[in-house]
Amino acid sequence: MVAVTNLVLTTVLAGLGLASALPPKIGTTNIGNGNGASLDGGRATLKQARRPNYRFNGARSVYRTYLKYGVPAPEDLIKAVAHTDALNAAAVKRDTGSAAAVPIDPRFDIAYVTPVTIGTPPQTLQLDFDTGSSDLWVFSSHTPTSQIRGQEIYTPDKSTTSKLLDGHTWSITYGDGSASRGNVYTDNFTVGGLAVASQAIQCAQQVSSSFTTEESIDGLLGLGFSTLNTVNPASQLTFFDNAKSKLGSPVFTADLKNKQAGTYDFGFIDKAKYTGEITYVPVNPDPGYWTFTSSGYAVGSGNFSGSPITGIADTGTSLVYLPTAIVTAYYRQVQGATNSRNYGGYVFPCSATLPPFTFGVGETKFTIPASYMSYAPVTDGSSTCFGGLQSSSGIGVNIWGDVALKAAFVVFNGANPPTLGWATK
Ligand SMILES: O=C(c1ccc(-c2ccco2)nc1O)N(Cc1ccccn1)C1CC1
Repeated sequence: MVAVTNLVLTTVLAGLGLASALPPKIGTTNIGNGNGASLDGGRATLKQARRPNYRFNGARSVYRTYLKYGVPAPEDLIKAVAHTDALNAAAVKRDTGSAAAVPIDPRFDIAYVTPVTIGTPPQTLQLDFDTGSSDLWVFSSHTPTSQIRGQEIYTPDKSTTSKLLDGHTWSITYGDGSASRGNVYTDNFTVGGLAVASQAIQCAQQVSSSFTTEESIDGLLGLGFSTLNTVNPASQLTFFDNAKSKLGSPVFTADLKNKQAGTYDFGFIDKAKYTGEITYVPVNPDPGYWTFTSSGYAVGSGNFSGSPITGIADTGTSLVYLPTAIVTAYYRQVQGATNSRNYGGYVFPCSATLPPFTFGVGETKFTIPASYMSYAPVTDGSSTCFGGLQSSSGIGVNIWGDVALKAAFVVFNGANPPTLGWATK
């Protein structure tokens, strides 16, 4: 009986495409092939398991019936099976992208830029990928030449696939006081081999001086939630939101590095880029930042304080901005540190010895090395240095900027609900 059952089971499973090699002996209580099947006293109960990415192919189902009864399948049925398989293969989501995040100044990690292409033929620009905002804007042929100083520009009129988004405008002001505004086109857009057709490209008609003087940044690519996008009258989707439907997994990862190029990956998590396990924590997507709660901090080798810190993971902000109590506790350990009104934050002698700074995500601890905590001389050649940790009291939100992100491998998981994954590296 058991032998026949085995044969019946295999045929049924094979017919449903769920066949998994049944073990040689099934007299035990648990068939043990992990699909939740159970067996007792000659009866079998099989839990149906969905096959990920399985795509029904009617022609193949008919084809199997011909096989089952030993009837040769007609030529056009065999062609239909191949045709439907090809369509299914194309539909399976598996696009990915991977691109370098290059520091704009090899001496300091002020910001990172990543090459992108826009239009047909492709125009290459270097954009600052910013998880703290959600506008994709570029220096363009619409930007006054007086406001351009060496930046690459996007010229929609030179692209055969550009389309003006008639009547749409945008305007954004960033926390450091910088700002830009302009009109909007859609065009083909790629990042590291990942392509999006008709991506909203916000063309600058006005940029503030800090953008003009930053000649290595040709624009920003917002990777915050699309709710933050400033295009009027209809807000636009970010590149990530547009690309999600093509990605095997709705994620992008940031592997930023100290004074060297890192990478942004889209659609996959590269195990070679981190050590240990990834700790995932909840994200609050309102009002549009990657907001999460850190489980606490420690200064140098001091005690870990388990007080939660809610803040945002922001690749577009250079420094870490935390509550004043934490910042003063840190600089109390730095000889000669002061909170300078002149320089707008905590400064110290560049020769000072700095403690590392540790922050928690769940049970995992991330230590920002002392070398990351000295950001840069306050002015070129000065012996006074600006701290990588500053107070968030004037901002209204705690910000885990590049100084912190460089100490981790970070997964921005755009599933529903979204989460953030953190791993050491
Ligand atoms: O720069 C921004 C920022 C980004 C986007 C927008 C915005 C306005 C409308 C849509 O997006 N507003 C910001 O202000 N920071 C970082 C920050 C703030 C203050 C000081 C330094 N860094 C936002 C993430 C917190």
